[in-house]
Amino acid sequence: MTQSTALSTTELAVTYTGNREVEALKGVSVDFPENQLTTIIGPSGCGKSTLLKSLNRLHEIQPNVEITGSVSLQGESIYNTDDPAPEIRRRIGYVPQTPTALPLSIYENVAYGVKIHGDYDDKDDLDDLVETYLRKVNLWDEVQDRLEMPGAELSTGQIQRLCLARSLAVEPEVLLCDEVTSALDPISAEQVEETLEDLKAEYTIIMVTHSMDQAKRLADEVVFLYLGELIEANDTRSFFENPENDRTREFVKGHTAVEYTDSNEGDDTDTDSGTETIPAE
Ligand SMILES: Nc1ncnc2c1ncn2[C@@H]1O[C@H](COP(=O)(O)OP(=O)(O)OP(=O)(O)O)[C@@H](O)[C@H]1O
Repeated sequence: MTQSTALSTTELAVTYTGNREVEALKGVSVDFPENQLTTIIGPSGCGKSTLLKSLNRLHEIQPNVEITGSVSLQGESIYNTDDPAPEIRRRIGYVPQTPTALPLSIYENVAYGVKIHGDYDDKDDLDDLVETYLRKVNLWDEVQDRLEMPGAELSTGQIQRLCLARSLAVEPEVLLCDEVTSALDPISAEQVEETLEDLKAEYTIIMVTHSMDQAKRLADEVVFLYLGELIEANDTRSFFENPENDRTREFVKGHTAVEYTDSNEGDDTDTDSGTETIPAE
């Protein structure tokens, strides 16, 4: 069966043009399959975050960045379009590394983007949406009796799940996650991983991680970057068990702590997880 593509890049190149010019991405062409979880991995500084931010035009909020090539969502360019950037970012949500609650109640944190976009009928409808998305991220049982409490008073792991709920509530087609477990304690990281595991059948998720073990546990597909270039993109089993590229083989060999398993049962969750969140627009 051919897997359909949700998001793709063609010859995507990103250069930072500040004091020191850095070619962070050099002509990356890659397809991200629909309703799969793809991890982007590679050594520090190889361009993982740059690639992720290019996928929903986040670079536009910072100066001195040049982008060439294209990024397409469902076959249509997200750069060469009349759609405003906030609408693109609604369709392609972004969950950053450090979990940050908005200075609002738990309820309002989830309702925030929905209210801005006006995608609800009345208060009952909004209540239902808030419950639906808190349930989706496995947080409802923990917060249902204190929805008016400030979101910032939750634990870091709960805030990360709250951030996921806020991103999902505006019904994105793709969710970009930048090391969303790296700032969390092991138990919270495991809970967020479980949530991502539940979500990945329903959403296209693209996740940067530093953890090979997390990639093995969670990913359907792996994209490996090295010095701004795409070295290999493959399904997770092939990537770890039968890499096509020598550089991938070397990289994987350096991270062989956990064998890849189909079920991924019984693996310990990494402690190298962390995270932040940008308000839905
Ligand atoms: N705003 C910026 N201005 C100048 N150079 C930048 C900027 N952001 C990133 N870079 C450079 O671009 C390259 C890629 O950075 P990027 O953050 O995308 O890598 P990464 O793989 O995500 O790194 P890490 O794993 O350490 O988070 C690095 O050389 C980095 O120093």
